[in-house]
Amino acid sequence: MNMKICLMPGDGIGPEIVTQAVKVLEKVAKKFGHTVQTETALIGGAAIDTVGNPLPEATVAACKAADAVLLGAVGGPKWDAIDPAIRPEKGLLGIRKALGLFSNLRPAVLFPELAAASYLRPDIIGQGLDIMVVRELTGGAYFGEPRGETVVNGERAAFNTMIYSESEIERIVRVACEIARKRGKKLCSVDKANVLDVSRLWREVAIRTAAEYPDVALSHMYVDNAAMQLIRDPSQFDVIVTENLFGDILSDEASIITGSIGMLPSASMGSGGPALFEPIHGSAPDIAGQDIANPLATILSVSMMLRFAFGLEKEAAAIDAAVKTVLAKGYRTGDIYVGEGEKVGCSAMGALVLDAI
Ligand SMILES: NC(=O)c1ccc[n+]([C@@H]2O[C@H](COP(=O)([O-])OP(=O)(O)OC[C@H]3O[C@@H](n4cnc5c(N)ncnc54)[C@H](O)[C@@H]3O)[C@@H](O)[C@H]2O)c1
Ligand SMILES: CC(C)[C@H](C(=O)O)[C@@H](O)C(=O)O
Ligand SMILES: [Mg+2]
Repeated sequence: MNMKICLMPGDGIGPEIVTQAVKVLEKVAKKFGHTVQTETALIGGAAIDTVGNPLPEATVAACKAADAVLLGAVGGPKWDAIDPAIRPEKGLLGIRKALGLFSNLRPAVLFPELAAASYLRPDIIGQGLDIMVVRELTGGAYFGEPRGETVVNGERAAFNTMIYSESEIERIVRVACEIARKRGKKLCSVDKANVLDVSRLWREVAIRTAAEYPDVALSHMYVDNAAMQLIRDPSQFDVIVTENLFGDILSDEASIITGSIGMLPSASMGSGGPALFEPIHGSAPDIAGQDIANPLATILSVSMMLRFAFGLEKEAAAIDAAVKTVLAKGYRTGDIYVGEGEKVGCSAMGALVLDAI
């Protein structure tokens, strides 16, 4: 198979981690007799600096022409004071919208080898952790209109609109039900239906949609309780489905149970068309340019790409196994190093995974 991949390294640690992930992709492809064709496109701060726009038309075109997209991360303090209309993050939100990527899968899996790096007590993570967070990605407060600034009683006020239509809720709940069906058959829909109208509709549509999946046990949880339960007893969760902003927050929270946000990959998909794969973390400006970032979330995003965009299960499993091997040998980037094994940098970690394939 020939795989046409659009690479968007972006900002901060983005180029460092994408470089490692691409090497891994190329090695796996070669080993299994595939070819990879890559094209690199500008996004985020890097695009602002070059062409004055976080999402150039050429980038959208390159993504649409590819079979799949691999993104590093966008943003950083350099662009924090910029006109909000052209912030780096607008580039990421824009490409998600342009490709119709409403479904964001964020698996939070604790590698048993990393149990000591988890921030939870051993008795709590005893059974390990394997949660799939299904985050709605193109709706809610991120995109809702109206939004903006106004003046209320003589002072500045700002507002956003958290809005979901029935069809938007239904399609993401359907994705989550299909995933739950292939896993532990438990789906927890997270909302704030005790306060928000949008959450009450979310819950109603979730119940109606999940009724078509009698083999999937649907439960509901308020988001504040969910944030607490994730830490108190994460093993109660199988698949979580939630709206855009809640999913953003809960997935960062879930990541730390696995040791580090540097471990969590993600897949963003729509209905056909190229999907986008990226770590859930950001551009980590505090460690950028030092070759110390953890590239594993991006490498595992390549594994998700092979599995979900190309149906290449063996190839994806080869990456997962290589990561496991490297962790079992005790190699750790700084974020998952807890005093045992050998601390390595970003490119060294990439090379170790490469060797294990
Ligand atoms: N998908 C994305 O592109 C994305 C996601 C989140 C944040 N951002 C942007 O990134 C910038 C920084 O945001 P932030 O600091 O809130 O979040 P962040 O995820 O970039 O960093 C949070 C903390 O986690 C650490 N970290 C993150 N990834 C790591 C890795 N691979 N290895 C080791 N440590 C890692 C960082 O060093 C930092 O201490 C902002 O501009 C933000 O908007 C982008
Ligand atoms: C950078 C930002 C727009 C983005 C989001 O909020 O979706 C990030 O936090 C993420 O999790 O991918
Ligand atoms: Mg986030």
